[in-house]
Amino acid sequence: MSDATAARLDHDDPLAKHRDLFVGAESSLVYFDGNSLGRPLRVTGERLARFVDGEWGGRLIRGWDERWFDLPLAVGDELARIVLGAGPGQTTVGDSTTVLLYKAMRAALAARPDRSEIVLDRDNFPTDRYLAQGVAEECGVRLRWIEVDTAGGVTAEQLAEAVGPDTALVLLSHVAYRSAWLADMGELTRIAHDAGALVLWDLSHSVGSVPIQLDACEVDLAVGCSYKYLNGGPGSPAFVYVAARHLERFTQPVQGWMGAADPFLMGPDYAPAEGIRRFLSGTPPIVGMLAMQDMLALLDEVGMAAVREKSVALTEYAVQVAGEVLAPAGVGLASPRDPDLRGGHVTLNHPLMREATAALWQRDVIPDYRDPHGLRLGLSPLSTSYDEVRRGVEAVREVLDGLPG
Ligand SMILES: Cc1ncc(COP(=O)(O)O)c(C=O)c1O
Ligand SMILES: Nc1c(O)cccc1C(=O)C[C@H](N)C(=O)O
Repeated sequence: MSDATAARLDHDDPLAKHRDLFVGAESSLVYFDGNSLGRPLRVTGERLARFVDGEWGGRLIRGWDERWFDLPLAVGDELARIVLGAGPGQTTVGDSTTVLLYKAMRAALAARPDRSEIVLDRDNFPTDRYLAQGVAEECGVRLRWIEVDTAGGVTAEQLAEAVGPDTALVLLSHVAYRSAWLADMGELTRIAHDAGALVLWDLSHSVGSVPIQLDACEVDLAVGCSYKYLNGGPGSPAFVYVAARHLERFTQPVQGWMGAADPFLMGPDYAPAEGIRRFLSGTPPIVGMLAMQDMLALLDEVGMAAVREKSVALTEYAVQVAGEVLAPAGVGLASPRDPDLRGGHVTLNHPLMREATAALWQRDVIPDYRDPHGLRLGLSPLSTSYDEVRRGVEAVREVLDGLPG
């Protein structure tokens, strides 16, 4: 595949104009890690400065009454409308993904007291698995593990076989962090529901890259991070979605004052707030919510269908160039070949990928490495170019050729 192909693809790309909106996208550095930490938008610097001078510096403590108290829910509603396919009043922002996953798992188990099992897969992200292990111990329930291929993900058949009358909760990732396997959210949710279980989806690797329909899929609970394809910055807060039909009954275990019915009453006993606010615990991280608002505005303008179209085109191109340039050097594809089964990244396997990743970082080509032998190319639909993909894949070949091996 020649440079001319990448140049033509970039030239014909209707979304190419948005690359200039991101800090550093014009540099020669090849960035394949937007699925760990997305680039900042230029306007975010201005927004942060405006916030310090105006809202924080100017309004001081009055900011809470005027805007900040409701901001987690307001940003949650924007997230819901723009990227989650969900109606208002079901999503809030705050905490880390890990903490919200914990709260959501505990909420689900408390809602199914007559059941004693959590179903999850061996290849789910570590924090999800570790939390499930801790929650299982805490609540006296069992874990039922689904074995999956590290290059694949959970299928409908596997889930149907795993769930049963004891299943309280099914915990799944929408896009697998390693393989990029894109789970069939509607089908898997239906299978869990047919067994009487609740479903909790980890959306960290899909939100902002893959269209999501939480309401239409009748999802019960979902959690995701905002620093990958939502470009919220390092440590930006996560979000949680709880379907409206559950909100009256579901409770979570971190009973802080900000999720209480009347925080400023400061009464003797905890009573949960109405609606999704009850999933808050302590003071929400207002500064951390600023950057993601810029990305949400951009995603709203572009539309998730167009974002997905570009994402598929980028991953298809990466698979194609890798097939031409890297397959002859013994590199295999460790992501689904069918783009309908693949999220926004592509994983490539070779026994020397750990060493290759270190050498690539030295050359300003930034993918990441995940065991076993996987080089992940995270392709952010609005900030990655086809030329970047081509240059990056060619650099992988040069580095592999130079390694003793
Ligand atoms: C699927 C998934 N869940 C959770 C996390 C992380 O959780 P936290 O934001 O709490 O570090 C990540 C990435 O770090 C992830 O890929
Ligand atoms: N959250 C991260 C962090 O704080 C440091 C380094 C990487 C991350 C990540 O997001 C890793 C990512 N979730 C993954 O899929 O591997």
